[in-house]
Amino acid sequence: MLRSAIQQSLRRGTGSSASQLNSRNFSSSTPHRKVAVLGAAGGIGQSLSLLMKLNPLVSQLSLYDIAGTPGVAADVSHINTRSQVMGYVGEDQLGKALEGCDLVIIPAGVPRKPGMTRDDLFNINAGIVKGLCTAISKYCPNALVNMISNPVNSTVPIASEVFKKSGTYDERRLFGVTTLDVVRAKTFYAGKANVNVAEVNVPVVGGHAGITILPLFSQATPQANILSDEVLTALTKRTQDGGTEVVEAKAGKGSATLSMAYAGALFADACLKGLNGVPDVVECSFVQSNITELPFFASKVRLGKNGVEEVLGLGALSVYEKQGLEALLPELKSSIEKGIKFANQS
Ligand SMILES: NC(=O)c1ccc[n+]([C@@H]2O[C@H](COP(=O)([O-])OP(=O)(O)OC[C@H]3O[C@@H](n4cnc5c(N)ncnc54)[C@H](O)[C@@H]3O)[C@@H](O)[C@H]2O)c1
Ligand SMILES: O=C(O)C[C@H](O)C(=O)O
Repeated sequence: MLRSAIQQSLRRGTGSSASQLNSRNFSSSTPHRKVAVLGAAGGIGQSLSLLMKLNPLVSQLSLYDIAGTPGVAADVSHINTRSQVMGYVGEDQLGKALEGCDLVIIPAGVPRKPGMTRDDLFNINAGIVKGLCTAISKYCPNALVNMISNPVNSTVPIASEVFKKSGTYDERRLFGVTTLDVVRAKTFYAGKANVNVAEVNVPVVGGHAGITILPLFSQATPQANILSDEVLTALTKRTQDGGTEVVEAKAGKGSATLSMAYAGALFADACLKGLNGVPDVVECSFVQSNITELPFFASKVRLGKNGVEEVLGLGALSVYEKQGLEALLPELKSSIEKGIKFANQS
C-alpha cells in the first residue's frame, strides 16, 4: 500500500511512474528543485531520504546530520532515480547543505520514550531547531520549511521568531508537518466506516499533540456509513493518541518513523507541486493563521508557488468538534507562547 500510494502520488504530479524515472530519461522541463533533509541519518531521516530519492520532482537531494550522513547518502545515491544526492556531516557543512534549497525538511531532534509528552522534548529540540533555522535564514532564506521536530506546537513558533529576527520571515513558507495525523485519521476512519481507504479524506485541525489534534470526522468523505457517537469519540481519541500508541509499542526505541517518513514525503511532494504551479494542492498543516484567536493553527491550506496561498477555514463543525476546539485552545496557546518566549530569551 505504501508503495502504491507513493507511486500514485508521484504519478499525479508528473504523469510518470517513479520507477521509470532516472536522471537520463527525466524531462528537462521539470524545474530544478533542491531539497534538504536535516536529521537525515535518524529514524525518520533515513526513510524520508529514501522516499525523497524516489520523488521525480527532486533534482538535488541534500542529506545533513551531525553524524552518519555519508553512509546514508552513499546508500541512497545508488538508486537510479533523477536526483543527485550529497551527504553533509557536522555544522561546518550545514551551509553547503542548505545553499540553493527550495525546500528544507527538518526531522532533527530527539524522539519520545514511553511516559513522555511531546513537550518533554522541548528542552533539547528547541535549541536544535533554533540553530538549524538560524542557518536556513542565512543560507536559503527563500526555502519552504517543513518542520517535523517535536513539539511541533512550539518548534514552528520558534522558527518564526528566528526568521523574524533575521528579517527573513515569510509566513507563507513555514509549515508544521501534521500530515501523520491525517494519515492516521484516514486509516482509522476507513476501518470503522468500511470504505476504501484510498478514497478517504479527513481534515485534521488544531495542533500536533494530544487533545490539540482535532480530526473532523463530520467532514470525512466518503460518508458511506453512519457512525455512532461512541465510535466517533473512539476514533477521535485514537487519532489523538496515535503517536503514543507507537511510542508504547516501540517500548523505548523511539516514536513513529516509517509512517512519519511516509507522511513527510507526501507533504513535501505537495509543497513541491505547489512550487511548480500545480493547481488545487490542498493539505492540512500547522501554519500562521487567523482562522482562530491563535497565531498558529493547523487547518487545510492551499499550496502554491510561494508556499501557503490560502489558509482555508474550518467549515461546519459538529457539537462534539466544537467542544474539542474550545478544549484545545488553552493548551495550544501556551505551547505557542512557550516557543516564542524561548526564541526571544535565549
Ligand atoms: N511531526 C510529526 O508528526 C512527528 C512524527 C514522528 C516524530 N516526530 C519528531 O521527529 C523528531 C525525530 O524523530 P526520529 O525518530 O527520527 O529521531 P532519531 O533520534 O532517530 O533521529 C533524529 C536525528 O536528528 C539528528 N540530529 C540531532 N541534532 C541535530 C542537529 N543539530 N542537526 C541535524 N541533525 C541533528 C540525530 O543525529 C539523529 O540522526 C523527534 O523530535 C520526533 O518527536 C515528529
Ligand atoms: O508521538 C510522537 O512523539 C511522535 C509523533 O509526534 C507522532 O505523532 O507519532
